[in-house]
Amino acid sequence: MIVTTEKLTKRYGSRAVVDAVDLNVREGEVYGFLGPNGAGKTTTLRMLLGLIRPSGGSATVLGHPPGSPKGLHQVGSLIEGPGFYPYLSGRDNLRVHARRRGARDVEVEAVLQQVDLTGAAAAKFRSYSLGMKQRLGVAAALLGQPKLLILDEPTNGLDPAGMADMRDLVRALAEQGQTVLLSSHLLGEVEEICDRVGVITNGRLVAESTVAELRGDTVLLVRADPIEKAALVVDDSVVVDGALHVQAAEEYAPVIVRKLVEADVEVREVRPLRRTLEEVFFEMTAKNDLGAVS
Ligand SMILES: Nc1ncnc2c1ncn2[C@@H]1O[C@H](COP(=O)(O)OP(=O)(O)OP(=O)(O)O)[C@@H](O)[C@H]1O
Repeated sequence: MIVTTEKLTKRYGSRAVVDAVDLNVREGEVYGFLGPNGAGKTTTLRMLLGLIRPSGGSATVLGHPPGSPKGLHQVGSLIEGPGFYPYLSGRDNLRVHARRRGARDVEVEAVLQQVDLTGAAAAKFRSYSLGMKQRLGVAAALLGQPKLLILDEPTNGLDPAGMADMRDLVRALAEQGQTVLLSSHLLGEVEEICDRVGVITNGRLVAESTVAELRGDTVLLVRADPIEKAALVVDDSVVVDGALHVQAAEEYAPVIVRKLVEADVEVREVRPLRRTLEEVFFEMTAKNDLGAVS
């Protein structure tokens, strides 16, 4: 595990803005930390970086407590503005960061290439588009070859083209074996690039799983007659709203259909119970809000 937290909590006054969060980021994955604005994402990431102190619980980052020098130099982060000089070029800004991190100038050229800014490296930072500024921020985070990249809302405020560039960049980094923990409130934006996601709402982690699991790709919906008999014939199934929900991946659909037909059950429909992440997220957020009211 690259990051683990156990009951990680941050209270401001009597309010827990991060409430007993257990999350796990595995080596080499892109982990999407998802939740609406104000859910507690930034606060959690700041705790992982040692920028603020937890009120309770614990965390380890690369096997070390957050903020310990041993762990910190293996972590690159983009969280709130990275602090670039407007009148320096992208390249010179990175050189300033490289000196601070003890990285060499050749590395500056390497990270510029990684984020596809070599062509614009000589231009002043203030002339960059927001997308380019964000990518320069990622480049700065990549200096020193960190094992873990923590990116807080890297697509925030970007236009569709900028978002697509950022997605491509994260995907490319992942292909090179980089572990990435990124936060977002735009689920549709990150579902394609994340291996696993953690969903936080009102400070609580309400789910942690693969995107496929969260969407229900591993559940088949079967409409059949008589449904009670179908439920007896098919293992790992429950009847929900007059249809059968079966814990099985799409590949098992033919097997299930054969079983049902052999048992004289009429099959009307078999399909994966796939929901968009937006739907899943909406349900979870609604449930959590109800929980908070009662
Ligand atoms: N220093 C602070 N004092 C009091 N409350 C705070 C402080 N910092 C954050 N909060 C509150 O904690 C909650 C969670 O904030 P946080 O920034 O972690 O959310 P977030 O999920 O990152 O959302 P966003 O995307 O809007 O930044 C918010 O309601 C915020 O107002």
